[in-house]
Amino acid sequence: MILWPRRAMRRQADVELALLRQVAEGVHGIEAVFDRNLRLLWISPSIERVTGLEPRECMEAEDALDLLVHESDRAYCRRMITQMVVDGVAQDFELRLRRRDGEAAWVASHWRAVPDAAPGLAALRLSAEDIQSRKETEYKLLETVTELRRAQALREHYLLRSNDERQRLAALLNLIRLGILFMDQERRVLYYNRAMLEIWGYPEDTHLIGMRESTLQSKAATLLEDAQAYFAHVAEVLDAKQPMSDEYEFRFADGRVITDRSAVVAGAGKDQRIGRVWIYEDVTEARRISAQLISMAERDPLTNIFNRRRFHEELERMLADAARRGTSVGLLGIDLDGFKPINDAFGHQAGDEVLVKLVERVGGVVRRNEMFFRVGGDEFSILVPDTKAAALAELANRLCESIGNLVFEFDGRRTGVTASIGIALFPEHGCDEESLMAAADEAMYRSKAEGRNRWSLSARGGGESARMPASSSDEPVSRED
Ligand SMILES: Nc1nc2c(ncn2[C@@H]2O[C@H](COP(=O)(O)OP(=O)(O)OP(=O)(O)O)[C@@H](O)[C@H]2O)c(=O)[nH]1
Repeated sequence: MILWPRRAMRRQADVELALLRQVAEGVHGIEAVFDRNLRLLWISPSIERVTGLEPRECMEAEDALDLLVHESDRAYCRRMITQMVVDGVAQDFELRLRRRDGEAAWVASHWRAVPDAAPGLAALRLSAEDIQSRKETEYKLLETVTELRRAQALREHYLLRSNDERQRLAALLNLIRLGILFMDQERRVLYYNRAMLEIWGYPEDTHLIGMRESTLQSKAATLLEDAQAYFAHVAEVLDAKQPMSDEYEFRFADGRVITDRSAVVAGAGKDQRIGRVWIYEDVTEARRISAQLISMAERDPLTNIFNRRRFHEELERMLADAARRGTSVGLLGIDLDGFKPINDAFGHQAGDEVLVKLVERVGGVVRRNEMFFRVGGDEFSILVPDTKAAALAELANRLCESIGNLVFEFDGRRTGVTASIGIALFPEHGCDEESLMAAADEAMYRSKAEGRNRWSLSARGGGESARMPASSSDEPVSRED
């Protein structure tokens, strides 16, 4: 009577134990029990699914933790378990188990103390679930985030660099003397440099960004010498749609001379245009210097009339023109009589004065289409297009008269000069530069030989000469009226 219930109870307990074992061995997650020395007492078969290790070899291992936990997390895992043994507080943490192939398998581990009937800690229980796929997703996410961060950092780096580049470019563009203006496709101001403001006469703090071309033009209208012509030029450039415009010169009302050029700004895409750039250059000084150089090259510095060099150019041009049109060219070669004695008697400066005054006087005698040159010390020439011998003789008469009538006073003594003139006509007396000049020279020497203060027509066409009346060529230095 007494034994039966005990046997029955034992059978009942065996059944329950078998059931519990079945449940424990069938759990999906990993279950394990360690004694307080971390010796593995039992581990569920699910360990094989996660790590490839059989429960038996785990339990036979001298140090199950060494076998089961991946070396990266081993020290950490031991630290956490020791902490739990010390304070009895459960620990939940993620760790990597070591698979048979050496790879890591992530699990979420939960460590609990299992109290024994006796006081104190009897065993440690580990429950762990496989979180490998979650970890992989997390890794991928992390990788994506890292990639994004790297891309962001790169973008910021390039942005910084492009800002630096822009600053450098702006500094450079502000230093150069060319005015630069960028317009966008909608014809609004996109960028301009300091020189552009200076050239267009805007104050330094003027704000033009975003301004329409029409507003810009209305601002400029009063500054330009011929605003309508300039705007017509701009319209022509824009209409022509040429990639690059030719240089255009225009003037401001204050006398400055400016040139502009314009080019289409191409975008990154094929055939894409993102606007237009205008370049302005103040060429006032350059134009002044080149005019000065031209003047120096072709004018006589004492009298400021054209020199021998320009004489040859004009003679060549007039002869070519006359030959083409079948017209004539008259050449007057003028040599002063008695000029040297003035130099000798009153000095070189007095001679200079005579030359300057004489040029002034002759300048009033020649007509607009007649060109007057100083071709030597006291030698001059006049070129007359489309003329006749009679007209040239009449001009020579006027010249002899006006030169002969000039009176100078140096050191209280009156003096003057006369002129000997030789006349030659193209094509009668010479059909090219050389022969025409030789003909005029020959006629001029004849005037000298025949008594000076006269003109002679080239003998190559028959010859003719005339002496001027009432002249003092016999007494060149001192003239007492
Ligand atoms: N003051 C001055 N004298 C000059 C200049 N160029 C040349 N001469 C002088 O002009 C003179 C020209 O000489 P000539 O043609 O023999 O002088 P001329 O007395 O007119 O002689 P004829 O032609 O024979 O009448 C020389 O004494 C030169 O030194 C100049 O720019 N200024």
